[in-house]
Amino acid sequence: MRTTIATSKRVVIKVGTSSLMYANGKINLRTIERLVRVIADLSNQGREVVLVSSGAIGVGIHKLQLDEAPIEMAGKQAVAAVGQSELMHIYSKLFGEYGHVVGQVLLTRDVIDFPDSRKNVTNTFAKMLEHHIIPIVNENDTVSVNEIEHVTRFGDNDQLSAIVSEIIEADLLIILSDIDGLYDSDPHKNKAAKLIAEVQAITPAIEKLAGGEGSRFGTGGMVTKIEAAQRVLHNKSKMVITNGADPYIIHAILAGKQIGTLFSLEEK
Ligand SMILES: Nc1ncnc2c1ncn2[C@@H]1O[C@H](COP(=O)(O)OP(=O)(O)O)[C@@H](O)[C@H]1O
Ligand SMILES: N[C@@H](CCC(=O)OP(=O)(O)O)C(=O)O
Repeated sequence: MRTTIATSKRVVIKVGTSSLMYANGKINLRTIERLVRVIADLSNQGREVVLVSSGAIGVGIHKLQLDEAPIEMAGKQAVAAVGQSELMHIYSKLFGEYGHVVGQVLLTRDVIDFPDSRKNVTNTFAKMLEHHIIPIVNENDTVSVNEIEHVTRFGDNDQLSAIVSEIIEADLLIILSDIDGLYDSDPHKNKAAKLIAEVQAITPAIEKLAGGEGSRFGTGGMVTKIEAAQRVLHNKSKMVITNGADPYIIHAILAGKQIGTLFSLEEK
């Protein structure tokens, strides 16, 4: 039983493209609907929830009936612009069915590099949460250009979700992936891989487990999730990586059940 997890008041939930889209490129409405229902209920319980959602490019590819993402950066950004508004339309409609209002927050790396930007973002989140508005966050793909990657780009939404957790001082970050958690090797390459229940420090050995990139739609694999965990642990907060196939798993996690991989400085 993970008792401290159950008391988490402020929770960031990150959902990856692989959870939002089927492998055939179509939108996974079943997962999105269940995710929205869970978050609406957590909010009704009195928790403060921020959703970091990828999927702009995936949904944009679907909307524009493309076979895959364009290779050139501007093409990707145009697809993301189409997909982002479509994604927000879906979220707004579904959250609206449960009487919840959402707001779109698109961020660039400025939020951590420039104190004024950080202050503005902090204030915006605070006000939204105060008014029970559910912030839905993604990277601002229009502004975050590849050529100046090192200046503006987060690189991935795993890292972005850890930064959002830092900014709002979240008690818990839940990363929903296409896999049950961190394994001792990539389960797609090694059938005997074993799930690691708890990690208390990001050692070189843990970094080594993460392997290369992930699924067709995902971008960072476990590497970016481990980087996110590093930031979360540095901030003395907690993070769980779990499978997003059925978002109802979030209720079980917040009930303190031992699910996925927990990153926490505390022993048990
Ligand atoms: N040690 C590991 N444990 C678990 N998954 C791993 C590991 N190493 C590599 N991976 C890969 O990372 C993938 C998850 O990352 P990714 O595809 O980017 O998903 P998401 O869209 O959720 O961000 C898994 O499907 C798996 O193939
Ligand atoms: N801003 C991009 C996010 C890309 C990204 O990090 O994707 P993922 O690895 O699925 O979380 C999009 O919305 O498509």
